[in-house]
Amino acid sequence: MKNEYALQLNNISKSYRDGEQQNNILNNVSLEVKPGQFIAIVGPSGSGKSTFLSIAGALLSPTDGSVIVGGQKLLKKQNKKLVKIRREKIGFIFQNHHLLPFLTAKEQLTFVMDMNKKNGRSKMNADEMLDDLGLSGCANKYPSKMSGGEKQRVAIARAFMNNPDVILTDEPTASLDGKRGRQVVELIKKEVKKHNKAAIMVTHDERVLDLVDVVYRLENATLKRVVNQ
Ligand SMILES: Nc1ncnc2c1ncn2[C@@H]1O[C@H](COP(=O)(O)OP(=O)(O)OP(=O)(O)O)[C@@H](O)[C@H]1O
Repeated sequence: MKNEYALQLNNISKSYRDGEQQNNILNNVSLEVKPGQFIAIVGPSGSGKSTFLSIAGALLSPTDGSVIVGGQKLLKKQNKKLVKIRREKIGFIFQNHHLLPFLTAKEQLTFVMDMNKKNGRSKMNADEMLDDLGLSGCANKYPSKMSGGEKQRVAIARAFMNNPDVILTDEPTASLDGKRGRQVVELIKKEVKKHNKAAIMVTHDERVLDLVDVVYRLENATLKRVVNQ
């Protein structure tokens, strides 16, 4: 039977050692995200949101628990495999766009595709992606000539280029004003729905929570669904 979830985090615990002390940042946290579902995680500073997202994105291993991305279980200490899964199955959108300064908007997208050329997965079309995000006029521009909102939109396009199973985004609105921040989340939502991707957004920005399907709050090392957002 095909897995109905694009992303499953099962009973995840994470602790960091601080001298003699063991700090439990996540305690038995589980989350399942279906294709086309857009989820937000909120919570106080230092509650473990970025840690949780890093575990979901195969950037960090949990102390306990399992992660399944696009039907594939992430196994500890298989670094090469984790890099491959990260590249093929996960699209990241960071707080600061992380664009390469010496590539144009279009090249940022085709570069990602070229790196993954041989993996046999279908790819998005760079021109269509730029058009969809209102960036046709930026195709040949370098990041230094783009506005903050435009750069963030290129970062969104780039995250979808490889046709990943999961989109992960950490504070995508942090460097933008309210209006541009909202536009960016609206665009993430539009692409998530159009391409049927599972997406998790970590945010402090309460003003964009009406755009997601479900809001979770991470506090005291546990994750709880927020009702009546
Ligand atoms: N590599 C590490 N070693 C030790 N402690 C760490 C490490 N990374 C994070 N922490 C601690 O884990 C806790 C959770 O950090 P995390 O960055 O996940 O929180 P957050 O909810 O994303 O915070 P913020 O909203 O401020 O970005 C913090 O107390 C942090 O100091």
